[in-house]
Amino acid sequence: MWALAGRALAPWAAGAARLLPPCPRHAGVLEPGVACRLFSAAELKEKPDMSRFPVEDIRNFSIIAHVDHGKSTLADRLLELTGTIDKTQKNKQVLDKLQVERERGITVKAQTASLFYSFGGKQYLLNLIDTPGHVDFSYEVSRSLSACQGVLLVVDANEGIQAQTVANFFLAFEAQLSVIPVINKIDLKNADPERVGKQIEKVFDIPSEECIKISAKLGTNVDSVLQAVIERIPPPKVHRANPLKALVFDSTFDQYRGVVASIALFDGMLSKGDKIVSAHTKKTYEVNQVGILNPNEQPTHKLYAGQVGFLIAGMKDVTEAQIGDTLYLHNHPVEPLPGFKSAKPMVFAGVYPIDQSEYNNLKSAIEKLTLNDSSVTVHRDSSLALGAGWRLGFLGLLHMEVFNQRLEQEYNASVILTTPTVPYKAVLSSAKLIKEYKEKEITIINPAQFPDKSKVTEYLEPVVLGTVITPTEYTGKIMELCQARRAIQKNMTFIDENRVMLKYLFPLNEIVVDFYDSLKSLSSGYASFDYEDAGYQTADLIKMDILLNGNIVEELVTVVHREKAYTVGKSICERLKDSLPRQLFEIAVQAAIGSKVIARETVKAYRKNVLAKCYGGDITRKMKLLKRQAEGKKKLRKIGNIEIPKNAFIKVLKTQPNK
Ligand SMILES: Nc1nc2c(ncn2[C@@H]2O[C@H](COP(=O)(O)OP(=O)(O)OP(=O)(O)O)[C@@H](O)[C@H]2O)c(=O)[nH]1
Repeated sequence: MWALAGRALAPWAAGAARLLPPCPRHAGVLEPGVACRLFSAAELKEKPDMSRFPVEDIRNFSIIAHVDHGKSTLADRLLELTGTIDKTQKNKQVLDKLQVERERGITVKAQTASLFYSFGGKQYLLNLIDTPGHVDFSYEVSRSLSACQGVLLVVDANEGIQAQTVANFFLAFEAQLSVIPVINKIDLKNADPERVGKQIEKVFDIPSEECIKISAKLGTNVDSVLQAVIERIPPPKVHRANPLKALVFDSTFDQYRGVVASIALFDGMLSKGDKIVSAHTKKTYEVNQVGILNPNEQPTHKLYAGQVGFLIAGMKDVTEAQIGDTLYLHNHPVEPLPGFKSAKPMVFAGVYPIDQSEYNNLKSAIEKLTLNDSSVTVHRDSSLALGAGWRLGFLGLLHMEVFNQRLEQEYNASVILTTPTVPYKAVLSSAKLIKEYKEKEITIINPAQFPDKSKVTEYLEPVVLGTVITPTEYTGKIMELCQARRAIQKNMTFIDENRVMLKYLFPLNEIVVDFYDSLKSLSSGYASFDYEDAGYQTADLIKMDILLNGNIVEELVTVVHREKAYTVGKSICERLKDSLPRQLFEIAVQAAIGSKVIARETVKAYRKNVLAKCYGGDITRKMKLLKRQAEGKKKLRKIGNIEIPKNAFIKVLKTQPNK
């Protein structure tokens, strides 16, 4: 741009005066000190020269917060303020690109954007990563943090510190990142930024004067956030003179171009045409394209250490671009970066094609989607009733639903999901089983394979340390709820005179399905919840079957705590009764432990005549209705002679009793 304007780039590039020449595109439009788009359209077409940004002028940061505290809205304002996107009313959560994110109004994937910002006579490259807030996607947050030196910790000025604020703060704190507290939504009528500032000081030991008070919605004071990013977050510690060392921190699969990897350069530089090697597979590739995300892909000539961008290098197989892999130059091997701890699945569910002829399509869809969502674990599985399929591990139920929705929306794949189960363990006593499994302590991720008590010394169930933050008036009710979920209280602290933080040790299976919903409903939406893994404890567990007219429904086999067997069994039968369409004959819905039936419901016989309302003889309308009925049948699963709509399973699972 400066060259076009008849100015030389040299003084800036040489790091001499570092004076910022006026930007011809924005001169007179933006206020001094505020940003402008650094590169002209012509330069962007020609590919921007990223060597303009020496390491000391780069800042890599994430936005972290509790759900809905305004991360994506703040990201929109930062993109606008830096001229990365034009200012329009339509900019709503621009970085939430997935259909599932737009429909649910939540972020599920971290997204990167490179921003150019002029401040104090210098031009900076700011790499921003917007992260999800919900606990089920915290793996995205921890991965994003590995490419950053600092975070913006956004807290709602009305709601104050919530459970995920605490969890995300500690992720950043443990990664030794600079934390900039940002109190958002100060425009709200009930906003109390002073109170929230005091909470931040008390809980995180950050002086309240360090909090930046903004309204991301209205754009109030957002420029101070950018200035704080420059002043309070250090540049990355990297060495450009060393050979290339790049971390793959995310990747997606593109039908035409193969794998598109998001990379952070820790050392060296990378250009089109370079020969690179994956430390994981040792395969060599030639780089076809490198670039930055601005926020869409913007090819560049090179990327330099300290920068974050994307890479396309002819990786055609989804297994070739592992998240956490290190890339280096051919003939210049380096010590690989530590990568990421693999995600620890909290719930497992069986996933099967509705029709076995769809098996291969579903296999390819799952492979591509797990490349983009590496927190899902995949094991092949098969069942007599459902055929060949997989047992997938998820970080929670919302994660499972989102994955299922993405399979349908992005890959047009329709699946049957079985009852989610937490990973139980059993210490075996049967010599035969020990020989079969080749170990004494086994993890059971499929309830159908739950070993009988006679072959086991003890069962173990996973436990988590849960944090509940609530206004004090709901404390009593919440304690009752936690007790009913077999939880043991560990701690209780007041974060101010109106709010309390409770810590409980929960059996994971007690919270995984509906604890969050129960907590929200009894606190009128004010309490929040987060949890972290806390190992295993001994438990009295049994396997429960659900039967329809005497046939076991494999999707609904579940493992329960003995104390809860009756309540859970009864509730599943009731829910199943409500979600099964009536059929030509009566259906007995039963819950059984071994051969003992512990609960029963009956669905009365009935026939749905879709033509009932079709008086007269409009034959095309009749044909249409019959065709629709036939299509609907494809979405049914047959057990014996009983037809079950596939969404009936999810309905049953989602509405377990308030145990
Ligand atoms: N009044 C007001 N509302 C805001 C402000 N910032 C965000 N919001 C609203 O808060 C809601 C949540 O905002 P998001 O930006 O989606 O929150 P988020 O933290 O990205 O949400 P997740 O990604 O789902 O965790 C939206 O309805 C925003 O319009 C603000 O400064 N003032």
